[in-house]
Amino acid sequence: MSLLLRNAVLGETPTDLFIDRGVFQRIGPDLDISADKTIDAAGKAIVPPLVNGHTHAAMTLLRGYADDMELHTWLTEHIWPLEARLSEEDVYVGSLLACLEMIKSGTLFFNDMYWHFEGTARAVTEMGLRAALSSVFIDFGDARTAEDKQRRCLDLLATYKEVDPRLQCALGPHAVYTVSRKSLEWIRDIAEEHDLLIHMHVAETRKEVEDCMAEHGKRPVAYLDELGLLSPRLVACHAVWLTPEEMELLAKRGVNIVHNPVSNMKLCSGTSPVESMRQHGLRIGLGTDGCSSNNALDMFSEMKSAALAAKVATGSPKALPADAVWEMATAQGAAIFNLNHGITEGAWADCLLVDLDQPAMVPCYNLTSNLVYAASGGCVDTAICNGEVLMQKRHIPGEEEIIARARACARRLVAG
Ligand SMILES: CSC[C@H]1O[C@@H](n2cnc3c(O)ncnc32)[C@H](O)[C@@H]1O
Ligand SMILES: [Zn+2]
Repeated sequence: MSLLLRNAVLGETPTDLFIDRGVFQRIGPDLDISADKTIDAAGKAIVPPLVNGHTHAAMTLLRGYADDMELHTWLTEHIWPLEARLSEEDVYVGSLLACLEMIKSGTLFFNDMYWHFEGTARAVTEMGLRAALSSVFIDFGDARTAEDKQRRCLDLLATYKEVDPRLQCALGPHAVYTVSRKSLEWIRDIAEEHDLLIHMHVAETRKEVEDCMAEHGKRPVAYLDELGLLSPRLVACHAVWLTPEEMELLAKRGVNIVHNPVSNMKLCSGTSPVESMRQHGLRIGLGTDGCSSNNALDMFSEMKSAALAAKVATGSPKALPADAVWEMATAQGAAIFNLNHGITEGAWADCLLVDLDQPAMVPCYNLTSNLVYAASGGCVDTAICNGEVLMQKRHIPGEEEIIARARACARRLVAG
C-alpha cells in the first residue's frame, strides 16, 4: 500500500513524501502523485524514529516492582526470583505493552535481551515495529546447562532467521559474571559463523570490575579482548567503568557502545564517561535499559537525561550537546544495527511526525534543541514503520486491550 505525506516540515520547508513498498520513493514540494492513503502533515516535523539501543522489553511488567537499590541486590534478591516465574505468554504481554509505550514515544526499533525470546518476537511482529532480539545466554559456569543452552540458541537462530524482515537475531551473553569463558568463546565463534551482533552488559558496576579482576586477573575489557570478543560485532551496554586506555582499545577494535544514563543513575551503577568515549571516537547509541531500572521506555526522557548527566559529570555545559545526543538516539543507533534510516529517497519509510503545535515545541528556534531538551513522547503525533502507519493522532489500534491484559498479567505475576 502506498502512502503520501503532504506538507510535512522537513528542515524549514513543507515537503511531500511518497512512500511505496516500505521505502521513501520521492521527496519534494508539491509532488504530482496520488497514493492509496494520504496524511496531511502540515504543522508536523518529520524526523527519523528513535532507536532504543538496549532494553529488556517485557520488564514493563516489573515497572516499580523493586526500586531504589543497587544492581546486585536488585537482580539477585528481587528480579531473578520473579523472572523465574515468567512464562512465554507473560513475556508476550509485557512486550506488547513495551511496544505500545515505545511507539507512543517515537521508538520504532529496539535492541532486546530477555527470556522467552518467542514471546517478544510475537509482540514485535504484531505491533509492526522493528527489533533485534538476542538469544539470551547465562550459564553461571555450569558446563552441562551450557550445552543445552547452546543447542537452544542455535534452534532459535534457525527458526527466526527469516520469520519477519523487521526482526534481527543477535546473541545475548548477559555479562562476564553470568557466562563462562567457554561459552563466551562459543558465542564469539557462532557470531562469526552466522554474522550476528553480540549484545552484552559490559563494565556496568564497580563490583563487576572487581569480581572480574578476582576471577580472571583482568578487568572486563581486557578479559573480553583476551577472548577475542572486542570487535564491531559487540554491542557493549552501560560501559560505565572504563579507563582512558580501555576506551582507546574499544575504539581501535570498533566496538559499539550503548549508553544507559537513567538506569546507571537509578541503580547508582556509576557515572559513565560518555563525553570522553565520544572524544575517543567511539560509536555510541542510547538505550533505556529495562522498565524496572528506568522505569519507562521514553527515549525523549533518556536523551535529556544523557545530556544533563554528562554536563554534571564533566562540569561543562558543552558536554554532550543536543545535536550529539540526537545523533546517538537516531543515526548512531541506526548505524550500530544496520538500519537504513533517514528522511531521504531510498531509505526505509520509518519516521515520526512531531506535532509542532504542542506547547513544548513552541517557539521553535532550533528543532533539535526542542526535541532533546523540551519534548516528551507525547509530542509524537504519528509513527510510521516500513511504510505502515502504526500510530496516527496518537492512537494505536488495540491499545486499551493491551493495557488491560498487561495490568492483569502483572497482578497475577506478583501475587505468585
Ligand atoms: C537474561 S535476560 C536479561 C537479564 O538481564 C537482567 N537485567 C536487566 N537490567 C540489567 C542490568 O542493568 N544489568 C544486568 N542485568 C540486567 C534482566 O532482569 C534479565 O534477567
Ligand atoms: Zn540491561
